[in-house]
Amino acid sequence: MYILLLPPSSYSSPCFSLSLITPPPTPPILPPSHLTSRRQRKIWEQQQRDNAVKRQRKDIYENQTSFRHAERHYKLTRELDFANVVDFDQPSNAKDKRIVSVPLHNALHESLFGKTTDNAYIVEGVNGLIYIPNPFSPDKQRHYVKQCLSTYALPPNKSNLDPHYKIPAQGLWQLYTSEQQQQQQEQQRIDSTNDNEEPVSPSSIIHKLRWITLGYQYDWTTKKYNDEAYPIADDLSELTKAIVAAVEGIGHQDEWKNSYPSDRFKAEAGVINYYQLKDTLMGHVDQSERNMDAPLISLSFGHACIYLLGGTTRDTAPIPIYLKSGDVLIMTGECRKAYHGVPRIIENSLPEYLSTRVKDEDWELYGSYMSTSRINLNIRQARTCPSFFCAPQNRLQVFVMSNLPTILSPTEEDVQLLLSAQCHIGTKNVTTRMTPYVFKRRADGINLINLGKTWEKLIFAARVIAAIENPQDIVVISARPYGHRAALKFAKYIGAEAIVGRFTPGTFTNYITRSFREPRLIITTDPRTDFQAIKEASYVNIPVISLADTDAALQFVDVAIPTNNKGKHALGLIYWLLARAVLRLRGTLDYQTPWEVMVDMFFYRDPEEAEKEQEAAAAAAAAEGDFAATAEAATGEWAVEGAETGALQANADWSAPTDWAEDGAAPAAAANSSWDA
Ligand SMILES: O=C(O)CCC(=O)C(=O)O
Ligand SMILES: [Fe+2]
Repeated sequence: MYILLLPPSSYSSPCFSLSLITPPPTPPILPPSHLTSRRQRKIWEQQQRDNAVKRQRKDIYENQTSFRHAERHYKLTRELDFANVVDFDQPSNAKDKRIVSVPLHNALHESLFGKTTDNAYIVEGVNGLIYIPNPFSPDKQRHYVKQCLSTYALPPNKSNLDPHYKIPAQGLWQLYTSEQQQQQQEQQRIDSTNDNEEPVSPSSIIHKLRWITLGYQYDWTTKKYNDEAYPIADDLSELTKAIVAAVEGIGHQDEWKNSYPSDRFKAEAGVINYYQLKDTLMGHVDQSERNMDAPLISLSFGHACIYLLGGTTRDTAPIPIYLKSGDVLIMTGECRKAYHGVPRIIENSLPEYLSTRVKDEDWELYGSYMSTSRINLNIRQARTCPSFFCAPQNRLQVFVMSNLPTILSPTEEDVQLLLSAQCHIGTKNVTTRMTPYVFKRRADGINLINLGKTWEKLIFAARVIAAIENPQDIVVISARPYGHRAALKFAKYIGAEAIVGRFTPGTFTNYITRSFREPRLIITTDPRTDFQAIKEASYVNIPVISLADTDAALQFVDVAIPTNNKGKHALGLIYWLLARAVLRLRGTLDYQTPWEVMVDMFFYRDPEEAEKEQEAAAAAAAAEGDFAATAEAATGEWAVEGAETGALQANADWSAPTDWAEDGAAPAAAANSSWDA
């Protein structure tokens, strides 16, 4: 049930104090200390003046995107007008946006949050965004602030300081604490990674900490997660899982629904952002997670900020949200793919309970740090989607083999191919040994195969195949007609032998038969139709790899690749993928270049149809009489496709608009270019 919060008829005064916040006048900026010569300083001052003039000239920014426009507005406007900012405590401020209160699926409880919360908010028209107003008690907020600075931030989790300083295992915060408490006689010093530079004191760099990455370490340059993951603290995993469980099923009418099952949620990666008052985070989309269906959980502590949430391109005007200490944002569905950023930290917005005035025994130093800071902690399920059909509505998900190195994981295109070839459509029966590969049973009784497992077994099989030194020792078998062409092509490309059609009994066992062979490995298309071959292989100890549908009996099969093995496309594709995987493992084909052999080559062709096609092609060629032109046209098409990819990359997020740097934004973060570059 929804409770609609309507704007109050009159503007109540308490919120008015919030709606206009004037930052104190900024002191004149002095040239940075490393500019020592008078000439350098003069040049720097001139640049500052030029930039100031540019900022005044609106026309320069006329062509900027709506997101960029809003970013600049919230970053540069001295006296912010909060009238248009969505403040969930003051729903009247949302103006044209309706804020809707929704009950949580499960309440958030004392044990983790220090108090109980049972409702959240959504904004009409902003699909996938769920906001939980600060569900933490002051005590718990202090607890998580401490964790973010001390325990969670410990090496080997990486931080922006790593390229510059050798942070010892006890972590920066511990050293900083010792330094401040002067517990140790010796001064605390942190070595620079540059041997020519002097060691520094912890206090001189503590405010330069901009981010640390948790779990799977995110590489800001490649925009990918590394394969290596560090454990995520148990309390953090538990906390985020509780939040995911709380928002299960939340949505808005028929427009959207967060249906990610919390029992599938796993905190796998995260970022802690440490903002000083002048820091900003430019608009970006978090889209490096393989699993984009799992919600992203974002917690804020300390100073409030303006959080901009836009659409899937920068052209959508973002909504500004006033995000306060303790607030929780959940980004799911469409919202997960939306641009967002933090153009402004609001000065003087630190809650009393996080200030130095709190008399907790060890809070003082934390309180002092928080007097100029905002901390954002966000957690993502970066990699795994334990089941291919995660979402109940059967929407297919990109999945990951957690135990495979990234290079061996399927690309989205591979997954698309598997789906369009219907490799996942099984039969109405399931044998006991095939049950682990079945994801679910459709209403019409058809069992759907978990394509994640298909991939895992396909790669495993490819490894076995690639391990055979002499490919001629491998025999590929298909009694099933739809598999003939696939088996023949597969054998051709990997250098094996194919036996298609009727399998002569005795081929593996009777050395008198003319067809006698002694392969080291056989690959069969269907354990049922190819059973003679499998049985013979078992007599003479030949290992068997077989494609297997949900109704397959796996007796004597050593490696089963679960897939639809009835359809011609499914069969063709699986053999094509298997051949490609073998060639890649052998090193004859690299992982970046697409295989020039088209998958269509592996598809069964009706002999009559093939003949007709050949005739038609011959006729067409004769009519046009210009083979070169066709070839050229084909190349042209590819070129266009290539260009598009290039353009996409050029537009990739995090690419800084030039004027961002001019603004002098993200000062200390410049230490790591990926923050603002
Ligand atoms: O600081 C925030 O609230 C947002 C952080 C963020 O978007 C990110 O780390 O990806
Ligand atoms: Fe983000």
